[in-house]
Amino acid sequence: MPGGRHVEAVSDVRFDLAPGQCLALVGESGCGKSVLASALLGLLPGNAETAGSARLADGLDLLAADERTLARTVRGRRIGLVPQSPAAHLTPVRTIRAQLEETVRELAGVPKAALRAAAEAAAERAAFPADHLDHHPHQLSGGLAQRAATALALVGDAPLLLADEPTTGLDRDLVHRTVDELRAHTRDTGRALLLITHDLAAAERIADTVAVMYAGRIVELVPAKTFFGKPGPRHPYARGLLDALPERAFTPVPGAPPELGALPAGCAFAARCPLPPALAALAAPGGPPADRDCRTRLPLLTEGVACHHA
Ligand SMILES: Nc1ncnc2c1ncn2[C@@H]1O[C@H](COP(=O)(O)OP(=O)(O)OP(=O)(O)O)[C@@H](O)[C@H]1O
Ligand code: NI
Repeated sequence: MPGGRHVEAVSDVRFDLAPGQCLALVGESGCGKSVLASALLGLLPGNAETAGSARLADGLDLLAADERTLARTVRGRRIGLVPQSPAAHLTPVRTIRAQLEETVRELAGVPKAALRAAAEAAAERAAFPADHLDHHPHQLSGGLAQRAATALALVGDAPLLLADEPTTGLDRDLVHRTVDELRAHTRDTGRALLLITHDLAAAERIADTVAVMYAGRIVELVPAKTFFGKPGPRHPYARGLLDALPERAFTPVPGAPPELGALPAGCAFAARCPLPPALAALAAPGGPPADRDCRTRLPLLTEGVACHHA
């Protein structure tokens, strides 16, 4: 960062994603979801550092791969990306049809005579209306640009699809249609889907596993059935996210996440957590405060949850 400042945007993340499975990565704005996706695709800014490994099934370590490998064999081919800001990823001076035809030709090797039909089929898969194919990106609404980006991401039939907020700007029906399409694209064909989303309803619809991120760390990694059903998640932040849903308590998690450059010593969620006050009341007289660990020790993900008191 400018001024030599160093920020750990994502730390200690570890998960597996099997063929046919969907992992939903959820968490508030700024918690590191997109940075994680960018790291997997080698799309972080040049001054960013990564450590560790991220292996595809064929053994390729994405964090160790060089730019040439990533550009020629990974992006679009082994990993499809639905980017968070589709407008920024579409080429402004070319129509959606031209971009789809080019991508179909490059990634699917479709011959010239079949390009038009293949591009139209690709658009249809993402519910992109055929009568808008000859538009330029700036002529599209946010929702249509989103669908164009999704159509482009599906073309390469990559074994892993990374979808970063693929339903932003879509109305409820289209959210369902889009996530169902992404799901069908993966489950029915043995592909894997990493879905980054704020939309817990979308996650509930299609995820097998939910990873909850807070301040750059996964604080809970749990089967979706457990997360959305009984007994529900164990991390107080994960429970807070669910309670914020309109169909549940509709109570937002109070406060805001800490600055990544100024994380507290212990649990990053402690300042917003409903547990410490409750624990304080239970502390033995004269003994250490019951929330001492929360304030001094970083909770690591153990058996699916990173909380000293879950
Ligand atoms: N290029 C960058 N330089 C410095 N900091 C960055 C950069 N990109 C992201 N960050 C920081 O990394 C953190 C994580 O950002 P990220 O975009 O991954 O969040 P997110 O979870 O995807 O949020 P949203 O839901 O809003 O998309 C943020 O606090 C952001 O300030
Ligand atoms: Ni993001």
